Amino acid sequence: MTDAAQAKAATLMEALPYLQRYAGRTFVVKYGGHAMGDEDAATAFARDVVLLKQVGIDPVVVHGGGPQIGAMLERLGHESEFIDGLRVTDATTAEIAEMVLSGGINKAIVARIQQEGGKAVGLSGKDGRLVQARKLERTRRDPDSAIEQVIDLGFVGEPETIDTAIIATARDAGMIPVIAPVAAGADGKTYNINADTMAGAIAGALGAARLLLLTDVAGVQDKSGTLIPELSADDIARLTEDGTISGGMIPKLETCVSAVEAGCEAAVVLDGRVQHAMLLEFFTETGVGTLVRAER
Ligand SMILES: Nc1ncnc2c1ncn2[C@@H]1O[C@H](COP(=O)(O)OP(=O)(O)O)[C@@H](O)[C@H]1O
Ligand SMILES: CC(=O)N[C@@H](CCC(=O)OP(=O)(O)O)C(=O)O
Repeated sequence: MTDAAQAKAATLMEALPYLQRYAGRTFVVKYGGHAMGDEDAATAFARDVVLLKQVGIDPVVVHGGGPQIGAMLERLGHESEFIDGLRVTDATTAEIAEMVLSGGINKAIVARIQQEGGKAVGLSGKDGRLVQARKLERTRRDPDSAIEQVIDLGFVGEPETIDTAIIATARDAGMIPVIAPVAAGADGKTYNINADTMAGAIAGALGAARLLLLTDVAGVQDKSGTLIPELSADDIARLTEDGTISGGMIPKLETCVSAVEAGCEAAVVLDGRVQHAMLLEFFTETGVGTLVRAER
């Protein structure tokens, strides 16, 4: 046997304990707009997801598409603004976000997974009442007066109730659910939900083994740019307060904390631009990225 063949066999054997540990468990993977990158990266992502399903793990994909929504808004001449990593969403923006997320990106991911040999089903929070949204109430402390101010983000929602029955149905039919972060409220209106928030809520409700947040950085970095391998909820609060964690990383880490509090075993922020980052996370002892675990 050649050395290359031996190395392949050794790699497969190394994966065995992890395959045994995770068989039948659910992994929620948040695939961010920035992580979608180029064709090769998107194909590698789809292949990883198909491989996980093939070896008996249940991947659930929740995708974003912030940059793509931004590009469409710009083409249509509709301005948008972010506050603490969340897009202020008027009725027109909500309509465009749904079009881009549910109509465009969702179907592209489903198609790619199927091209790589998997079976996928595209959903949003609206399908099978997977998620019912409520308007997100956000406050911010005024640095001068220290008074909490209410910020109106318009049709930005957060999951209020989650019914995972449709995910179980898809799983039992051998399908990989691909979920867009859009949901209806009790008022029947469409709400735009940050994709990290959506993924975290679903991971918590499913009691997932892992929530993986794929993004465009290696993980959470300290002020000198060094990767932080593990963070507690207290660390996250402190680093947000001192500005180390900012922008889109704020909802990402809030999500990690709420997911593990709700029953997900651990959440990881990792670099989706690195090919097969997901497999490296699952099938190696140390993993990659920044881990947030439930407090013991
Ligand atoms: N401490 C930090 N470590 C790493 N990235 C950070 C940090 N604070 C803020 N960020 C920013 O958060 C971004 C990831 O969030 P976001 O752009 O919303 O990604 P995505 O579109 O993948 O959800 C990074 O590209 C980086 O600019
Ligand atoms: C409320 C809010 O901010 N919604 C996001 C939804 C998409 C998203 O979260 O995409 P990424 O994961 O690629 O950033 C938005 O409108 O951009």
